[in-house]
Amino acid sequence: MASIGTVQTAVDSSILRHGRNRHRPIIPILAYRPKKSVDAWGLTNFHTVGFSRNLCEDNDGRLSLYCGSAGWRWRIKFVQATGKGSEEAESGDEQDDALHATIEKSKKVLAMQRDLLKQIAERKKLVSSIKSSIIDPESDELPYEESGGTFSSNRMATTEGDKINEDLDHESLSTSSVHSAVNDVNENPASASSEYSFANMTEPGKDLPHNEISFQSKPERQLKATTSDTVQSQDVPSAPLRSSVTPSPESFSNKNYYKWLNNATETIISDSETSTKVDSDKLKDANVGTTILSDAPSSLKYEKNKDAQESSLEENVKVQDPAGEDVKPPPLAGPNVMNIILVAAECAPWSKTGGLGDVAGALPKALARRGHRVMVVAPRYSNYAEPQNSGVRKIYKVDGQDMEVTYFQAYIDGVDFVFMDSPMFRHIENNIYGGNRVDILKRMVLFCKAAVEVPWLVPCGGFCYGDGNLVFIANDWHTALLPVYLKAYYRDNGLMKYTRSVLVIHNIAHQGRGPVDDFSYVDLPPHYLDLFRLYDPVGGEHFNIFAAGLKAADRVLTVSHGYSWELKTSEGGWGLHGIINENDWKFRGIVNGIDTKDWNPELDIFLQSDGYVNYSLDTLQTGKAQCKAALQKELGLPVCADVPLIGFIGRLDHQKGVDLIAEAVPWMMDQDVQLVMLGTGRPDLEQLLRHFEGVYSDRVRGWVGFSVKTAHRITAGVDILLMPSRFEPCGLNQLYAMCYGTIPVVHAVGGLRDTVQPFNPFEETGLGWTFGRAETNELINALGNCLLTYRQYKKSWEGLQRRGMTQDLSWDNAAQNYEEVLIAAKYQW
Ligand SMILES: Nc1ncnc2c1ncn2[C@@H]1O[C@H](COP(=O)(O)OP(=O)(O)O[C@H]2O[C@H](CO)[C@@H](O)[C@H](O)[C@H]2O)[C@@H](O)[C@H]1O
Repeated sequence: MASIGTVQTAVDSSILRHGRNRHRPIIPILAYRPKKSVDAWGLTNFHTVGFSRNLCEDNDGRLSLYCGSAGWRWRIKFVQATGKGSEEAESGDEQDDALHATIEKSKKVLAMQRDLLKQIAERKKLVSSIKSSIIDPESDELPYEESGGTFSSNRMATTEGDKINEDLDHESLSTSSVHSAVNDVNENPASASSEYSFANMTEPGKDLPHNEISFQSKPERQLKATTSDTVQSQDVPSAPLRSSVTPSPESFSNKNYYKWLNNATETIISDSETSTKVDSDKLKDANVGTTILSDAPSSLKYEKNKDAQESSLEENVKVQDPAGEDVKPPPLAGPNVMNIILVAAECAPWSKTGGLGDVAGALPKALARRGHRVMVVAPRYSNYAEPQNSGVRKIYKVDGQDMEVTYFQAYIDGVDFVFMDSPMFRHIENNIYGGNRVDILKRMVLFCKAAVEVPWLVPCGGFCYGDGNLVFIANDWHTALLPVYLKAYYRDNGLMKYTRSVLVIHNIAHQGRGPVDDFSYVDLPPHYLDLFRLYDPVGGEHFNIFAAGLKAADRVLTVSHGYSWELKTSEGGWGLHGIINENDWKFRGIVNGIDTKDWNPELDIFLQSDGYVNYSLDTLQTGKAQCKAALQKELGLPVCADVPLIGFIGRLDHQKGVDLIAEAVPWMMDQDVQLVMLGTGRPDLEQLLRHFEGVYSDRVRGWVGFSVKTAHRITAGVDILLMPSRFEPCGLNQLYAMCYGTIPVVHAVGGLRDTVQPFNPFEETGLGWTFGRAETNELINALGNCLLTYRQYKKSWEGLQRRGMTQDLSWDNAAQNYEEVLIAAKYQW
């Protein structure tokens, strides 16, 4: 006879195997389980459906438990077993008195629930009929509270001090969905009371619990010999981390690109077709159960979680969500549900210097919405409000020194955010890529070494991810060591055999270059040197982290189709085009999406004060005009509705083509326009911004600094956004602009070419203006046409705005494409 424990284990491991462990519907099942003949019931079916938590009898008379919460839906179905074992059980004396009693009881409960469901259905009908007769556009609740942040003066500050990412202080984060169950134990009082404030910096060691617990996970114990080799530090000559090869993307001709695009589309389609052909043996193998760490603290957490979740489950059984039936089931189920860990050096809103932070903050949520179990791992540069100390600590060797890592975590919008705390990451929140080459390299070594072990060490929702169906998504050179460590430390040793890694190229210009001697810092077996060693005519023979990551990763992605094409050219590959071409079979471009909650004129929290207003397609004309006036006022510019207001937001460097705008400024000033530029970066370009503001004080504003709030307000308030980037892997600002009815004028390169279809005045199609070469006269020409349309063809202008605003630019499309790649990687041997 099976024991209660056996049944629990069966249920639990099924849940775990699919990576869904947050809701363990164990107690309610047992409540309906017959006391005596447990064998008469067997778990035969287990898959996701779109229902709320509920226990009921199916049409076929079988007993099912429906359970779940936002994004996670389960049905656990019990049928009477018909096998040999059950026959034996049925023939015994104890045969089923209790079983019948239980079934009777269950039937009564089910009948009650059926009644309840009927009532709910009727009420729903009533509600929807009322709704259809009364449409109140203002009734939508906003998910955020007003930030309350305001500028201290009408003029924009331009001092160095503005470089502090001050707006993050004001950002109100959605904390309602933060799950705190895992923090019941080992919680650090210091971190629990921490504010989301840079003033409240943690001193080294302050967050560490007094009782040192150092977990030794299974793989770690087995690998000790591999990973603990001490490497001597060596003096190395300094070399630039960036390649100095400058591409001339003018040669990325549209004709060649579109020809390539046609072929590539065909390849992608056939690729995804083959990836869905699943070898069932491999599938079985890959589905090995997720390992649960049995270390005391994790199990303790599990017990506590279990209680919490069981009681909430009971509550939920009592209070059914009538809307539950309408919730779409997650599109995936079974073997294709992945455990996904995205690893990035920055993650918005906690840390952000550019687009990578935006992607790391938003893509995981979209993947989670598709039904995957998703984690983000990022460094903890400062005291963040939501993530709490998990109590898990571990020491890693970096350049022969012991470096301790502590993990903080939060569960937000369906994603486990895990932040790695270490003295190496502290006090650099305003300059996260700062320090000399070796400092940065050592930080990334620690980050990647530790990140590979997170699935074994950090229990999220009570359980570690383990390595079943696991795929890492590494981003840019900072985390390109991760695929290499996964291979060298684990897969070469027969461990984490089914774990895959995908490396995403957001910007090939930064590669983690150095002298070949840098190899000593990465702590790898000598034969791995070849992965890193690269020769190019500019840098000569050197050590290149991106090169090694590209070779070691199971799949390589980049952030647009256009950029994926450019990366294969000698102009666009920045010395890595050879490797990318050799690995073309595993390489693909997927255009970024945007976070449609954060970047949405209807919901934008930065448009709720200081004269700004939220607006939609319906209120575009009035709402956007109001935002423009508020921006002009805030900047101290004349408030004129008819004067075109032009904007630029971005890093001030060669890539973004700020110098082209600078060259065009005298021409612009003759056109009766206003210009606002927000950016930080190269000191000479920062100085240029200040200079223009000084010279054209009634028409130009140059904000030197990083301000998320100002970026949102500029996006809403300006009429035109300039992006004359020399190269642009994807570009997010033009996407944000289009959502806000702001018209982009862009150099047709990389992702800009993919996302901004040029305006065609004859057919009234297109989304903005593009120009073919990164040259000032081309920019002027495109901007001239744009201004003409703004002034003389109001209808066409409105058409452009409307087309931009009605696009689906959400991450959901991109997430689906990522999923294809992750699944293809999973079945790749
Ligand atoms: N001074 C400032 N103050 C406030 N916010 C500022 C700011 N400067 C920039 N930002 C914000 O940073 C982000 C920049 O996004 P981009 O896509 O242009 O970035 P970036 O070149 O960093 O990223 C790289 O990665 C991304 C993501 O894949 C690619 O889209 C891109 O082409 C590639 O170069 C935007 O959200 C923008 O608003």
